[in-house]
Amino acid sequence: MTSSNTNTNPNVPFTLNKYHVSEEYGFLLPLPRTDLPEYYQPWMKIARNLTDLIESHTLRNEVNKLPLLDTGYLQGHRELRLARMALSFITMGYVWQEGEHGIVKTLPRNLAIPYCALSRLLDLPPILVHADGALSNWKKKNPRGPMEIENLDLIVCLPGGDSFKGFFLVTLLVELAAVPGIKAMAAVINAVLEWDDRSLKRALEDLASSIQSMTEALKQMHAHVDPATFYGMIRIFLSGWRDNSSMPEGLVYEGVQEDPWHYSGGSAAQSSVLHCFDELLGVRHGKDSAAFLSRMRDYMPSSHKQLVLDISTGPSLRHYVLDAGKPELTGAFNGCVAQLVALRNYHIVVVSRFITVPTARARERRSRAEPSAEILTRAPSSLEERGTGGSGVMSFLKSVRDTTKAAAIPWDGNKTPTA
Ligand code: HEM
Repeated sequence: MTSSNTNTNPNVPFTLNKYHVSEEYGFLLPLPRTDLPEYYQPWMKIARNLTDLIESHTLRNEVNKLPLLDTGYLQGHRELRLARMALSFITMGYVWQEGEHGIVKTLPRNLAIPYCALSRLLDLPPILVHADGALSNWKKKNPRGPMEIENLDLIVCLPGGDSFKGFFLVTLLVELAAVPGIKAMAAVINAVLEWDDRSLKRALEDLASSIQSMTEALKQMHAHVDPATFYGMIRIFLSGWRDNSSMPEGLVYEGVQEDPWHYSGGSAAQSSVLHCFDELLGVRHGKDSAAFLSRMRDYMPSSHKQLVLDISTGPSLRHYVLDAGKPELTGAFNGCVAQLVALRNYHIVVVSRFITVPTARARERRSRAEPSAEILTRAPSSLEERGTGGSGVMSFLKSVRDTTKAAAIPWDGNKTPTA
């Protein structure tokens, strides 16, 4: 393929703007609002005090006393996102206030009605999603300071103290590390559309380097999150009412619908980043994993989900690289695949430390019937084998890692690569 200077393709340039993806913040909501107008203070007052209200077992009482507020006075996307995020967090606290044995079956109308109205407006399901907890729940301590963990804070928290903050802020840093990769992805698509091999190689190298930075950012989880606190305290508040044996009947949203609804809990599997990179590189996951990941797309903001879909139906990078038969393009393509495998391998290490090892410890303690107040044994047993998104954890993650490996283009160094 040769470089073309005259662009006659109507799809060029491919841009991220129409998908509400920012050049600076990627999928993060840029500079989220941190407060709502006076009328909505009853929501914000509860949202700001969730940890105390849950620990004193008074959150449900406070929510039951809430006035039924009209969502019609909220203005603009950022205000809607903050209002929805506050109600998402309040909902998780309300459902899980008493742990897995004291759950409620109904979300009261004064919470359920505005929450479902906002969720419909934003085209998101009425449960806490990655786009609430990680993408729109952040502020800078010093507005002129850097996007570094020391200068970042959450707007709304649940129990778990510094570990809760650490969990969402490190997740945010992983999203931020993906920003150059998201831009490189657009450059890759444009280079393929324009048959510009030199730009394509450079963009693929940028993408690989961004995925590597995501792995580096993920490593910070160990410094900022305590595994026992994550396992025994935080995880339950992120879990949902689908594929969860603690809530087999789902949740009734009073005043919205009489039958219960079933929704998966919050998970970074709902982040659009790896969905985009997988589609770009032509990673094809096995049937069950693909079905789970495809369901997770319904928990993304609709414009981000649209981006994933448009990449999946766009020109095939993989075929382009195969047809070109150039070692430098195949090498750059395989470099991206290798970094994606490394990221998924490291994620498995993290999951092992934060879920598998604490699960084994908690089981051991329970089997010895130790009268221990240790945080681990407070963990919900229904989540032992499952992620908060509801997946069977390790087999899923390993299958996804292995199908990523299989996306590399075989290359013996002499002849044309084989499909
Ligand atoms: C303590 C930290 C973490 C734990 C314990 C954890 C756990 C899990 C679990 C259990 C799953 C399976 C899906 C589910 O049921 O939820 C999952 C999937 C996933 N997680 Fe994490 N996760 C952590 C941090 C992160 C971070 C920071 C990211 C990146 C933003 C991330 C990205 C993903 C992705 C993309 C998937 C879908 C599988 C894949 O595409 O490889 N995770 N995670």
